[in-house]
Amino acid sequence: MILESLNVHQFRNYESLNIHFHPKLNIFLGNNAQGKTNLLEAIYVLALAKSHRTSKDRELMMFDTDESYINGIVRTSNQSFPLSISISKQGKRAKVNHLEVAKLSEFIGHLNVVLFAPEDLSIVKGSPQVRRKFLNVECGQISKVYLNALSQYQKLLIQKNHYLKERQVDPVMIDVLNSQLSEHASVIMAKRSSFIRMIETFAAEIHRDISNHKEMLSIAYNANIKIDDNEDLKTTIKSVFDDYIDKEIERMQTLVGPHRDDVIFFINGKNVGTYGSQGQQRTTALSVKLAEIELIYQETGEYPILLLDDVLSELDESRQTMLLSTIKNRVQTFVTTPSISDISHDILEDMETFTIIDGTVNDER
Ligand SMILES: Nc1ncnc2c1ncn2[C@@H]1O[C@H](COP(=O)(O)OP(=O)(O)OP(=O)(O)O)[C@@H](O)[C@H]1O
Repeated sequence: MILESLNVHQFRNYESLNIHFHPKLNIFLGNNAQGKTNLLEAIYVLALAKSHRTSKDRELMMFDTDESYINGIVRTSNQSFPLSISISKQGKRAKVNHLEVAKLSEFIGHLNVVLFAPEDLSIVKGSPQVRRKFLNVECGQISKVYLNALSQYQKLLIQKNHYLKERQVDPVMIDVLNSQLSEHASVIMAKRSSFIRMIETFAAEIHRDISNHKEMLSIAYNANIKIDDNEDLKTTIKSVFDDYIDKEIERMQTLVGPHRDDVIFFINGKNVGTYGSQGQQRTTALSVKLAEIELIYQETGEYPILLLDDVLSELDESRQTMLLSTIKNRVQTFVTTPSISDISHDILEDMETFTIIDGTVNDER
């Protein structure tokens, strides 16, 4: 799929912007703090109805304004349609093909993105939270069922944690909440498990190529509640929740569940986070990102768009070349960079450069 154009109003430091994109490569070039990442963020919000940098929507609205919107035209292999999202103090409203959606989860999935930012290089070494965010964003883009289960689970979890903090906690009430939580947890965990199996297949192949067949990458789902393929997931989860009721009442918080899941990466059987070199950790992150592109293609029949936020300079020439061979002519790509010299010359063929200065864009076509 391709994002043909973007129209932004009062978003971050953009008062107003109308821009047409190149179908292959778009470079957002500019000095620090001019608005390169803001532009990438606008595309991300149009895809996922939320920012990758903040959970506070009011930060997205231009200073001293109270409404912001982002419109875009998306072209897939068989259709072209507008997407729009507006952000105000009252919340977010989104439209697909001019029709307002009742829930934002219905909006997600019309423009698929893979974002690769410097923080992603820490997917292996960073906190489990980073990996859970990765699971949620990726599973959510390919499965509405996952998105719904996640949103219900998170709401119930807040409710349960609130309740656990009250002075008089009734275990019967906790049991009711646990039954509902286990229902959604079973969906989340089943989807995460199959997603990791699929992404592992693609990432292992990519990693093998990058490492000249020297390294075998494997990825394990380190579920907080151990699951067995032969058991009924919901029943297993519920019985683990039951086992923890007393402890949770004592500690006043939910101690088990998919909100504590993790993912572990291995190279040749050794944990990359613990034993891997920095280079191996970077290659693993790159392999996983490239695998996401292939996985979205397999699941949706369309390649996602790729957002590279200041990450090319972090990759050496051979990793940039690997990235290039995966995306070439297939994946519309948006790159932010302070300097074109950071980018391998092989990549800079068929493209358009947009120079960003203080929230304005100069198209150098
Ligand atoms: N809500 C907002 N309203 C207006 N301006 C904003 C808002 N949020 C951020 N900015 C401004 O946007 C600018 C930062 O933009 P951005 O993060 O896109 O920088 P960048 O061009 O990617 O720079 P770098 O190369 O340093 O990452 C800052 O000047 C900041 O003050």
